[in-house]
Amino acid sequence: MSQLQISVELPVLDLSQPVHPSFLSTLSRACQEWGFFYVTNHGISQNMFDKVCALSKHMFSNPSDTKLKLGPLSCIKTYTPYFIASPYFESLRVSGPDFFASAKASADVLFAQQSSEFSEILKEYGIKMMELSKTIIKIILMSLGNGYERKFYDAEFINCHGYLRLVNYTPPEMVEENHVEGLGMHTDMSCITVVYQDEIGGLQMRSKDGQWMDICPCENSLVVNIGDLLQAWSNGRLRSSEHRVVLKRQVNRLSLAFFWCFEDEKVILAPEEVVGEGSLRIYKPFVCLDYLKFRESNEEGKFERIAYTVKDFAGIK
Ligand SMILES: O=C(O)CCC(=O)C(=O)O
Ligand SMILES: [Fe+2]
Repeated sequence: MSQLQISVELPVLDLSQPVHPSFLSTLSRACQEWGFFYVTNHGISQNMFDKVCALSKHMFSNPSDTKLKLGPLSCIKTYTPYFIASPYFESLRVSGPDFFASAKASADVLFAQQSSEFSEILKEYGIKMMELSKTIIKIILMSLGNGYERKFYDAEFINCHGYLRLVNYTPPEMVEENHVEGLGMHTDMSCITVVYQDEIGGLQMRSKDGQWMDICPCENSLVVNIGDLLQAWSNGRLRSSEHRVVLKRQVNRLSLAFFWCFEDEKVILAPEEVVGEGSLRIYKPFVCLDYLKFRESNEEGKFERIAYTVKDFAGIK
């Protein structure tokens, strides 16, 4: 991992302010160049993040054999154990729209003592993230064209759904030269992903020419990144961010990644106006679920390798 580190200032979308046209052009440039930006004054309190993190820590502290009851070989399949995405990564998925039911299905298996706190808090967090994702996508649409949020939100994004991944990274005993990949370079299979990372940091994004940049945990701000589905829907005007997580110190790291996605059966095809007159279409239309299956059928494509993306699946050569 010897790539040069560079530093770039990402825009901060402040939801307490009206969106200014000059901000929209900054946002659109960042989404095209990096596929990343921050959002602040998003209405979710630090207390809420602290609660979700404390519950996550407690949940991950269960013994492996208990967690594996939710693993890939179980019928629930909400838990991804170590050595699937990476030797240092484990995660639990909580799916909408009924975040309570999804969290409870996992909690019932994990916790001997029944308490609804885990499921209640994750439900509250999931609902807030759904609302926030809708607000963000409307602003991204505004950045693509005047009035596009009115023109396209209801027509294209109304059936989007979300799921949350609670992620725990446990670094190896020795962290040499402060660089161990906790999660290899990948793009997300979402429209957008809204990420809370704890104070440890370690999220990095890759520039178009292959340089890595730290996405620092920024107080009161969440990280938003563009996923493959929005890259295809926008005919490449929004870039699906290439990112990874590096573990720099010998401390556990927690993150909460919320994936907001098109419904499985949606046919993804960039509208004519979004493609723009005189521009060529660069993706064939495809069914969302077919792409997810394509990524999942390539074991390595799931998390690790940039080799399998929406370009490989639907790109017009
Ligand atoms: O842990 C993080 O900060 C990001 C996780 C991530 O990129 C993912 O789960 O897709
Ligand atoms: Fe990701």
